[in-house]
Amino acid sequence: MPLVNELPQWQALQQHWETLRLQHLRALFAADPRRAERMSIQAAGLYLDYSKNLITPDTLDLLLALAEAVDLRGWIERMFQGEPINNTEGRAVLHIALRNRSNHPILVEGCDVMPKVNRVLGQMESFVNRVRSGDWRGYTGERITDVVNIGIGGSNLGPKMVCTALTPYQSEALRVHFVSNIDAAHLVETLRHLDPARTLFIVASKTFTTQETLTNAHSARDWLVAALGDPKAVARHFVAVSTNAERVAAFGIDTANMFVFWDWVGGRYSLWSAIGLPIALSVGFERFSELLAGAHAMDEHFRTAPLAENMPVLMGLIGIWYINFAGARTQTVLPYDQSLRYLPAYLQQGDMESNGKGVTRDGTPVAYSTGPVVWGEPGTDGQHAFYQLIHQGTQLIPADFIGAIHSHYALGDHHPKLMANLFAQTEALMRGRTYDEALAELLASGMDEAHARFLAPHRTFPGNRPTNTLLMERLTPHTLGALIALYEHRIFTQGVIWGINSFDQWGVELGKQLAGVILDEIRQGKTTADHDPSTRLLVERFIQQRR
Ligand SMILES: O=P(O)(O)OC[C@H]1O[C@](O)(CO)[C@@H](O)[C@@H]1O
Repeated sequence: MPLVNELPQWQALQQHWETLRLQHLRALFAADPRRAERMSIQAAGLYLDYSKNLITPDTLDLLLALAEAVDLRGWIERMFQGEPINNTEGRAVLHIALRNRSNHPILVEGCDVMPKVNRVLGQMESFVNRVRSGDWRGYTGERITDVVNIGIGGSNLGPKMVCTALTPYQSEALRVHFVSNIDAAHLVETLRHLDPARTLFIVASKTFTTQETLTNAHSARDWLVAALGDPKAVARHFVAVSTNAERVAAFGIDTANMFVFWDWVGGRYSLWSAIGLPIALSVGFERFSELLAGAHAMDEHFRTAPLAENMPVLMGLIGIWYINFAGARTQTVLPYDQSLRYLPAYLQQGDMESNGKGVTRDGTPVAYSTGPVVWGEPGTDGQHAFYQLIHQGTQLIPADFIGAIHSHYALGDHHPKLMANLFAQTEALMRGRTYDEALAELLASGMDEAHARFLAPHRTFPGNRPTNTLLMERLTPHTLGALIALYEHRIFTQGVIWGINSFDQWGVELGKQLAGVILDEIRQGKTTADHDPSTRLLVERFIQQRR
């Protein structure tokens, strides 16, 4: 297989950039008064305006030709058909099956996965109803009031992000907490305010081997048993979510209290599985089903819409344009919604663990950039922190702005002000302000000419800074599901273009292995392994200073 940058479609895009880089978005808008209408699309309750991107219809044609050349359509089909497209682990990639609300059969090695998906959903529903109704009680007969999810990476970020995003739908009678970091501070600070008799722990780990999660789970169990005075209490206060029944049993959790998922669900794509249990506990199973339905609607759009009218495909290709042709190194995500404050962190894992790869599916080193650094903060906080660099800095930073027409919080005119800021930022980033405009403004304010000429360059904005704007009617479980699925499929689209496997994560292994070696050394009180001098000195310093 040739590398994608050897294809003529890639080279055509390189040439196209050489002409487009000289254009300004102001001119593109002036040349086509209908540009905003033409370059916007609706799907699954989301509206995307992608007209403020440094693209023309020719750019899109060339990007779509590249997508055809790498058989994007075929790869989408292979994913939906349950083929083992995670080729380094020999696994299908079927988070789409977890939210397949139309319930059509999806086969993995000839076997329909839908019956087992539905069985676990049924198990989740009845457990959720029991806990929320007070039928499931703690060991001493108390009602459960607090749920602590112990998990990390995909077993934390997705449920935490969604629970926070759906705060307006949360039950007040059941608070959900998340503990991920192995730093004792995380667990201790969380448990400090909780009553063991009323606390339910969910130990969430796909592999059930993750050091952080198991360490936190053991400490949580000790806390519970010490408080309630009987190891039998564990059965009423601990449930597990995992693919690994043996290890769950070895930990001491009755497998009757276990919710399974499968190796064809990637950790960072798992919030739709039983990993979503804290979500369902927090907002109820019906709302959790609406989240799945929203994602399913986006899946159907992704699978069936022509590439040129396909929201995840367009967002993915426009991202490729910036990363591979315009030299962008990062992608920022800016939700104008406080409840979406964990979305950037969630997408960091989603995107960077998926597409932070340096070799193609067959192991050939790539000769082009792959996944960008993903980052962001909710608006308007970000405006008062890092937007300066986006507006006037020397880097090209494509930005996604996300907002809702209606807020859940009808407080004065907060929401119109919030959204006015969103729209204004995208306008400012696109238009900028020329030197002449800056100068004229300063002179009009009465400033003397010398000072105005001194200040004008500082008050000039180059503009031409690209943005997507994503709007939804309201942030509901349905629109949130669609939004997350949109980003999942955008990541997949980009991975296909780069020819990489977006569904493994070997890059996290080496550090884990070395940590195991160093932990043994710390326990023994001396270094024995063949470390580099810096690491050896650091570890020895740590050992000595703790004596
Ligand atoms: O759910 P697990 O198996 O505990 O893994 C947690 C996380 O660790 C990783 O493997 C990375 O270290 C992620 O891919 C995963 O989401």
